[in-house]
Amino acid sequence: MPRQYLKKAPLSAASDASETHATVRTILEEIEAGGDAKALEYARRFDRYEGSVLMSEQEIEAACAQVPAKLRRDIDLAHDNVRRFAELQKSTLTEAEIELSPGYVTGQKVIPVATAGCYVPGGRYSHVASAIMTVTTARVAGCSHVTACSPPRPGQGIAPAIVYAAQLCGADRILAMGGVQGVAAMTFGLFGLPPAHILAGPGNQFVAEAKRILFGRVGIDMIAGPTDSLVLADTGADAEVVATDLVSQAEHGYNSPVWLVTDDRALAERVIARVPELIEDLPQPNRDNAAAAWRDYAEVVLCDTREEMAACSDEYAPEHLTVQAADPDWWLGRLRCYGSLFLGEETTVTYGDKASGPNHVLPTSGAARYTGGLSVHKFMKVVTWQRASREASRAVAEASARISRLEGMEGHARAADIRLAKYFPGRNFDLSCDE
Ligand SMILES: NC(=O)C1=CN([C@@H]2O[C@H](COP(=O)(O)OP(=O)(O)OC[C@H]3O[C@@H](n4cnc5c(N)ncnc54)[C@H](O)[C@@H]3O)[C@@H](O)[C@H]2O)C=CC1
Ligand SMILES: O=C(O)[C@@H](O)CS(=O)(=O)O
Ligand SMILES: [Zn+2]
Repeated sequence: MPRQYLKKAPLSAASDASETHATVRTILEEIEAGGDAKALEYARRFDRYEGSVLMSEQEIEAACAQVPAKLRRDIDLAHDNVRRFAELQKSTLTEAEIELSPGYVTGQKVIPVATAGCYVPGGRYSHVASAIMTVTTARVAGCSHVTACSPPRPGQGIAPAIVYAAQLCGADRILAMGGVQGVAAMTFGLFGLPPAHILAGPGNQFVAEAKRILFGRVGIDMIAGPTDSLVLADTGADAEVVATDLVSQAEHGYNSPVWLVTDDRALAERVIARVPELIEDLPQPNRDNAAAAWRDYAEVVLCDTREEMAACSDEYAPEHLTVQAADPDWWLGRLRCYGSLFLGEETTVTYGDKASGPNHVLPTSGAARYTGGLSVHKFMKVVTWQRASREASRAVAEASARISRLEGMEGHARAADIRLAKYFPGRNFDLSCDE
């Protein structure tokens, strides 16, 4: 039986891409030309915010004081888990050297990116966990300056819990500015900030597009736009848990796809019936977000075998991938494209999103085909070096001179020739590329 769509989505991540691109490009160009004043104008227009943008120490302290002690403890726990996971990842990236031939030594060195700009989304929800994920990771990597930037609420500024998380995790500066103007401020070094050498963090389609356009003049972690999630479920899965998990991620926004891939028609039908009821039970604006996401972006696919389910999942290349099926080790070995994998009913995307440790800033819209999520490695440059004795350089010089001539690059060849002549006076070398 071929793959069957029990629910097919009318829209996909690409649906409004060209309109978003044009809007974002114009805003970036205007802010680059107009500087701080233009960025402030956009903050007024999009976020109806007139307050100060670069938070002072007193403003940060006052915001932190508003965060209840219980919530601080939860943020502390999440920070501790994310930090320790980031430290583990850092330990896997080591400096190394190898003597490729006697006297010719080559190596790799790891250097943190100097300045990081961390975007913390805050339009619809207060993404406290995103502040933890980005700022902590940049700090563990060893960046020397970290800016956290997040949208202010009219008349209030950044949500206090985001400010608490950003300062706990080690942000040097906190900028109350959202969307494209926030990304532009960190990249162009507005408001006295050092220009970011890398931008990290998730955001809506405007934020993701700004990072994509700016990539090149500044590094980016990845395209981490509207959240998407896929659940792989077999006959043994609990339909109520599957439906709840799908709704949990559809609430992100009207354009957050959720997908179910299963080999059990009855399970799929129970989930399709239950999801709208669970959505109806959500508070606003979550209900409208999830209802639109389910209507326009969600898909339910029926497959014959678990191999076909895995192949289907790899084609979606979801940001979050949950397996509620027998034999988790088989899935761990087989699956190839995902941002983060949640094996078994006992874990769930919510844990990874908020507190369990592995980073929640993850590739969306199929980017998991070519990259994983945010890690210390995104904030670190793996650079190489080499050093040689005169004797050791001889074989490489001869080969390089001949390869250069073969390529027609006489200038390159002569940089090798001059060394051979200097280090081995009176010796003859055949440095032509002819037979
Ligand atoms: N991929 C990942 O790892 C994660 C992704 N997310 C995603 O982050 C996003 C958060 O989105 P939001 O709540 O909107 O917060 P946001 O902070 O990303 O965006 C809010 C900003 O969007 C700008 N904006 C709004 N309407 C605009 C318009 N018409 N033109 C230009 N700019 C406009 C405003 O300046 C505002 O400050 C969601 O899509 C969510 O799924 C959240 C967490 C993790
Ligand atoms: O896309 C994501 O990673 C989000 O789901 C994370 S959070 O729910 O916004 O914390
Ligand atoms: Zn989430």
